[in-house]
Amino acid sequence: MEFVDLTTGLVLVCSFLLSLLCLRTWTGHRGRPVKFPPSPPGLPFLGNLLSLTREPHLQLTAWRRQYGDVFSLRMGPQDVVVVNGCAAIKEALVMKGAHFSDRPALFLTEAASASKGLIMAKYGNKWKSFRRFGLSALRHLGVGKEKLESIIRHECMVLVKCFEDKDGRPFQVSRIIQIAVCNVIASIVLGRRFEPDDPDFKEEIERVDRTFQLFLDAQPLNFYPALRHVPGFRGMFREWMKMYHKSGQWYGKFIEEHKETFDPSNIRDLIDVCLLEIEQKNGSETFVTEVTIRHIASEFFDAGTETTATTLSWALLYLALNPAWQRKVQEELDTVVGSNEIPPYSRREELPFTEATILESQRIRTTVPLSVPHCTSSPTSLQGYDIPARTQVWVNLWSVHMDPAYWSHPDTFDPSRFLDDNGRVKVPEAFMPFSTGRRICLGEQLAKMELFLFLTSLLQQFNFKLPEGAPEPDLAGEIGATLLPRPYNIQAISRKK
Ligand code: HEM
Repeated sequence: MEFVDLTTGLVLVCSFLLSLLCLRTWTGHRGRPVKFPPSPPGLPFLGNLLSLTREPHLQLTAWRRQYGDVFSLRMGPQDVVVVNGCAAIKEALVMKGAHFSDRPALFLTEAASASKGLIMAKYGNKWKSFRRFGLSALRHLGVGKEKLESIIRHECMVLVKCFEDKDGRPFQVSRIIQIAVCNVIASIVLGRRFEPDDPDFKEEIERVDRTFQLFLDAQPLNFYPALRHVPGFRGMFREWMKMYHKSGQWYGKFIEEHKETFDPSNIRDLIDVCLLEIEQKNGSETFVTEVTIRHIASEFFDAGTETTATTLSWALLYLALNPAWQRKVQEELDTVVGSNEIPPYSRREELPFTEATILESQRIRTTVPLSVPHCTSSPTSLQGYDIPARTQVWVNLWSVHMDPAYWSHPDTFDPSRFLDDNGRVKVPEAFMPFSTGRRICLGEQLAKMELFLFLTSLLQQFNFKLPEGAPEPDLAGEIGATLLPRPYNIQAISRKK
């Protein structure tokens, strides 16, 4: 009798929960306009949530072939609209930028107060001022000028020395490059650089790595926050929050040090630019507070290191796999600038093979394949479909760079596709590694400068090759918020010997 009661009880509880979920899903669907983008079939309650765990950029691009440039997904209780291909992305982010430039309030980023920063800021006046401030701070600190170039050059020389020390032996490049790129950002943000074995610096680099990985792995929490109580997700959520607090402490320490030595007539770095803003505005009419400084500082580290370092790691891998093209770039460098000094960024137009190599590396392995999530700020339409306000929107940049309508044999590494008949660099409209529209990457200029200087300095000094008998490297990569190459070994053989 007791057993029957228990079973009945369980059935009743399950039926109740099921009805609740059905009701929730049904009310979710009910809010959709009639002309809502089509969606692939999904599981009851979960929708398409489980279909996107491993290689979301490939799955979404495959669905594009089936459902068209604009389709939707049911992610548990929420709809997400996915925008693919050059035309639809331009329509959304450029032509209808006023409707598609907001950010969704994701559970994970909200928990880490990320909407107080710039990347996840709601689209509106505060974001506009924030962005203007970020751009002017970067200009002030020398982006596009000799001042910053000399900081990057210094890191290039340290990196070259690091590669020299390997003496032609195979080694993994990713972490070494990451340290160099991270030190550029450290100079900009904190006014100092770090030795690679500094334990706090190592911890910060690891935090950036994990943040990018967790952003994808813990994504179901954004749709079902209650999962944070379920083993597995609970660990991820705790780790996410722990990292957030740790990075707050790390930047907090630097802000305190800066306050003690602050001199408005000698602005050393981004933290000083922020302190100056607070002092000049005397607390009124500015959104910059000590809390925002922490967010800006950590966002520059997050957005500015993994992305640039990843692009460089892919570039070296593809060059090692394409020795004939590598030689071409080196001959160009030898002829135009020689090997004694790193070419100034202002001479990049004289180096079309080098430029084309950077562009092709950014195309063939899009660093941020699904960009940063957007969201509609008002009811709108796209490619004939109606989309309600506050719908999360994913921008599939991978689908643009792998689109055979724009790129012949998109899987082939061929930098010459970026050269016109006169050998000059041409950039087709379907090239958008930094996204496009109002939320286009704030660090684009800085990243371009770094990519150029790091790559030229390395190719001037070394021939890159994969070790004899090494297994074919995996070119699929590993996806988090960025698409990383899986760890690979490379040999940097000095060209001077
Ligand atoms: C190769 C290197 C880089 C790539 C591929 C890249 C790519 C991107 C992409 C795809 C976005 C999202 C744009 C959108 O939402 O539509 C973005 C946003 C952003 N990036 Fe980058 N990025 C790079 C380097 C940097 C650097 C060096 C910095 C700063 C120091 C930076 C700072 C930012 C910021 C602050 C945003 C948010 C802009 C906003 O929401 O208004 N990025 N980036």
